[in-house]
Amino acid sequence: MPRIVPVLDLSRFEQGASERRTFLADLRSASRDIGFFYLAGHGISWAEISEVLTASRRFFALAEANKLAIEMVKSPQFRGYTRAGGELTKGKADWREQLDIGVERQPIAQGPGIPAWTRLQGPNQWPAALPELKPALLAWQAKATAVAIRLLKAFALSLDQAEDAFDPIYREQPNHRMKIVRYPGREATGDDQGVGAHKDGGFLTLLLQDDNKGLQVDYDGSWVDVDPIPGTLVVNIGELLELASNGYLRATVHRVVTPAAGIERISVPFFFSARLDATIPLLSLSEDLAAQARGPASDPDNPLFRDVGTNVLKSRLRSHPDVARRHYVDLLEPESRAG
Ligand SMILES: O=C(O)CCC(=O)C(=O)O
Ligand SMILES: [Fe+2]
Repeated sequence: MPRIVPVLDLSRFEQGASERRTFLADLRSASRDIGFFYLAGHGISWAEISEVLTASRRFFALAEANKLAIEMVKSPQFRGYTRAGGELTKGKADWREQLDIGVERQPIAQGPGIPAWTRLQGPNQWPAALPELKPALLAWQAKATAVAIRLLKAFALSLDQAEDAFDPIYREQPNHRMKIVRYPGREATGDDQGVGAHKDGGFLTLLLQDDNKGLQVDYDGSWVDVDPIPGTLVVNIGELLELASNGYLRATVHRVVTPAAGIERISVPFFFSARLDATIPLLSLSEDLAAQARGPASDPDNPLFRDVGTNVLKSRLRSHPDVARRHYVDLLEPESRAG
């Protein structure tokens, strides 16, 4: 049986006109069909991949007190450590522990008339007990950013847009976010939800997984395994790119199933997003492409705003109610304030 989630080789994008043309056609059909693919030829070495996985494993092996010292609830920017069961997807606990890292910037001074999403900008929390984690993750951020920008150029071309069509929404101040994640084995968890079914909110997600399976993508109503292929990254489309392409490109629903007893799975998702002050443009597609665009999927429970900052803040408040109650009580409906 053919593999449903295809492997694309990014180096073909830089290998002359005819390779580039076929690469772009493959990219367009993969992203439109299933919205997920494996990326090879990205230029990130084995050594760089194993450095970030090793640093992540060391972090999770720290004593609990060292991890709780940088718990996310201490950060108005939603940065830091979340223990297993502490994050919600559609109101239900995810069985994974994780460290969230964003772009390192100064907080924005607050005052009347300043939009609430400006509170998302600020520093990360790093573990004092593992000083090598910060350089390893910041190096990964830089590499993943470069790959994401190459890919976004390819996406723009594949939609018959100028190569730099997406530049204005990330230039100088891209707002990516990343996590290191550990999914404990079945014996240690409440149930099978490693992370519940969801779409990613940004433009593109570049996911590094270790060699343990668990990731699945929804394809026409059935779950398809996205088992690890060593050396590749898994790429999926986020809601902002779906929105910009008026639904031509597809942000696919995916989830992670808890590993079997005795197995722990490590993953490193990198969410390439837009500047928080950006408004998502609606690309003007050729007549051909426009005729095939479905319009962005709209979920009445989860309306999407073209305003990036508003979108990001909305999704962070939902996923981390403890942070919301500690730092954003002024924005919450009265019934969500207690608890
Ligand atoms: O850990 C994974 O494989 C996927 C994680 C994921 O989908 C997410 O964090 O958005
Ligand atoms: Fe995801």
